[in-house]
Amino acid sequence: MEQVRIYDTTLRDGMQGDTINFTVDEKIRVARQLDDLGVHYIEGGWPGSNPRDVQFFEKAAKIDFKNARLTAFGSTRRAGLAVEKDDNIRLLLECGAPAVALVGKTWDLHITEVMSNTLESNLEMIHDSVAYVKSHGREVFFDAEHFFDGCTHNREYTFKAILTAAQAGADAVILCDTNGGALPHDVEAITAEVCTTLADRFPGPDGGSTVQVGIHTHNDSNLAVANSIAAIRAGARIVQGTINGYGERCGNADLTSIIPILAAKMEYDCITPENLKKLRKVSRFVSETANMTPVNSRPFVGKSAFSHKGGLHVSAIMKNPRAYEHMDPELVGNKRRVLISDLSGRSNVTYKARELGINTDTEHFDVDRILSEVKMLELEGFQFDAADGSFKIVMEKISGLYTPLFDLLSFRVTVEKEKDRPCTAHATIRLGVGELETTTAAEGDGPVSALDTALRMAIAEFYPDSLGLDAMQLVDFKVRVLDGRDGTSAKVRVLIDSRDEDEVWGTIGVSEDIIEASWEALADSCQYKLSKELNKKKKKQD
Ligand SMILES: CC(=O)SCCNC(=O)CCNC(=O)[C@H](O)C(C)(C)COP(=O)(O)OP(=O)(O)OC[C@H]1O[C@@H](n2cnc3c(N)ncnc32)[C@H](O)[C@@H]1OP(=O)(O)O
Ligand SMILES: CC(=O)C(=O)O
Repeated sequence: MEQVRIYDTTLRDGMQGDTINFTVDEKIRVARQLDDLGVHYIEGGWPGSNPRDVQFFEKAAKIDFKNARLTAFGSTRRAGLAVEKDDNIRLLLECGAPAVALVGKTWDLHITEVMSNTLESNLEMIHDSVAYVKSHGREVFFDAEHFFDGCTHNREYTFKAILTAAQAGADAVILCDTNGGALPHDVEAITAEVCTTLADRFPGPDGGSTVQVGIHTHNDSNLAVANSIAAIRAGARIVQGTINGYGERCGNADLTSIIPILAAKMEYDCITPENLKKLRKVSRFVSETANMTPVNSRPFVGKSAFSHKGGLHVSAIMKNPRAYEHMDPELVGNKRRVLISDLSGRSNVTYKARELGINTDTEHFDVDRILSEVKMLELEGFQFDAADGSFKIVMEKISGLYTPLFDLLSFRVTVEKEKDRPCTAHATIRLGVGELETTTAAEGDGPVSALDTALRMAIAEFYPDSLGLDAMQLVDFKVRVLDGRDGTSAKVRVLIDSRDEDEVWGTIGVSEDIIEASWEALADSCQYKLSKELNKKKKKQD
C-alpha cells in the first residue's frame, strides 16, 4: 500500500478564511484533535505574522504529538536582505517546529509586477531561504505559490523555481493552485511532468525522486478536491488541505473528503480505518470551535450525507444499503438517516418506527394509516423530516400506544412593553393529569420562554422527580411563515429542537397563531421526553 501524507493547514490557511478565527487555546485543541485523527503534519501558523502564532508554537512545543509533525509557515527571505537578517526566517527557526514550509514565488507576474523584483533575484531568495532553514536541521517544504498559473505563462521559469528549491535541499515541493482556477486534467498532466523531472534530476528509489511532490489547492472553481486527487494520481504523495475546506475566498481542499477518498476508495495508506471513524467528530469539533454552522450537505461527514427521503430509496436501502449509498457511513463515523415526509412510502415509516422503538409487528401498527396521516399533515404545513419527536407521537396515536402524560386545560400569555423598558412576558397554564389539575405562572425572556417555564413547573407538580425534565434543553427554535400571501394571519410552522444527555429530537407545531404553534411543539417535546423516561423506568422495574 503506497503512502500519501496528510498535511493539515486548518490553523494557517484555514484561518485566512472569512470569519474563521481561533484563539491560541482553540488552536491547541484543534491540533490535538488533528493529531488524534492521525494527520502527518499540522501547519500551526506563521510565527513571523503575529504574536498569537508565536504563542501557539510555544505551547505546542510542549505537547507530545503522537502522529503529527508540527510545521511552521513563512515566506522566503525578503528581497535585498541577507537570510540571517530576515526576522520572518529567524522566527520560523526560533519557534522550534521540526518542519518548515517556505512559500516562494514561481509566477513571473508576481515577481516582476507585484514584488518589483527580477526573476534571478527571486531564485536566489528561494535558494538562500531553503538552504538556510535546511542547514538548521528542519524538514523543509517549498510551497510553490501560483505554480499552475505560472506554468501557463512561463513554464520554464516555474520549473526553474522548484528545481532551485530542490537543489537547495527542500524535502518536498508543494505545487499550489493559489488562485483556485486550475482544472483537473491540467493539474494531472503538470504534476506528472514535475514528478518525472524531479526523478530525472534527483533520482530516488524505485524510479522516483528523493524530493517529494505535494499538492495544495483552493476551491474557487469548486475543484479543489478533484484537483488534489488528480495530482495524487499523477504522483504527488503529500496533500495539503483543511478540515471542512475552511480557507480564504471559497476555501481550501476539504480534507474531510480527500481523506476518505484516499483511504477508503483509492486504498492509499494515509489514515488508519480506526482513525477514519473519527472524521465526522473532528469535522464537528472544528466547526464548533470556529463557530461555524456545520454544513448538512458536506460530503462524507454532513448530517445529510447519508440521509434518505424518497420512498423508493428507503425501500431499496432496507434490502441493501449499497443501492443508494456510495459507501458505508460508519467508515467515517457518520450514520444513515431516514426522513419522514410526503415523499415517504411504507418503508420510510417502518424503518423510522423501528428506529424510534415502536413495535411494527403488531396488528395495531397500521403503516398505511400512518402514511396517509403524514401526507395530510404535510399538506397542512407540517414537516416531519425535522420533527422525529412529533412523528413518534403521531404513530403512537394511530397505533393506540399513546398515553397523554398531561392535558392542557388553558393557557394565557401576555407581553408587556413600556416605553424605554425591555419587553416582559408572563404565562399562566392550567394543566390536568387525570382528575388532578394545577395552575402555574412564570415569567420569561419572551412568550415561548415563559410558556416553557410555566409548563415545566406544572409538570413538576405531577411528576415530582420531574422525570429528567431538568436535563432537557431547548436548543433551537425556528419559525417559518407558510403562506406569505395571508400576511399576519398566515399559518406559521414552529420547529423546536430539544436535547438531553442522550439525544436531540425535533417537534413541530402549525397554527395561524405563533404562540399556539409554539405550544404544540413544546408540548410534544415534553411528552416525548416524559414518555421516554417513563419507559426507561418501567424497563428497569421489569
Ligand atoms: C498564498 C498564501 O496563502 S501566502 C500566505 C498569505 N498569508 C498572509 O499574508 C498572512 C500573514 N501575513 C502577515 O502577517 C503580513 O503580511 C506579513 C507580516 C507577512 C508581512 O507584513 P508587511 O511586512 O507589513 O508586508 P505586507 O503584508 O504589506 O506586504 C508583503 C511584503 O512581502 C513581500 N513578499 C510577498 N511574498 C513574498 C515571498 N514569497 N518572499 C519574500 N517576500 C515576499 C512583498 O513583496 C511585500 O514586500 P514590500 O513590503 O517590500 O512591498
Ligand atoms: C501556500 C498557499 O497557501 C497557496 O499558495 O495557496
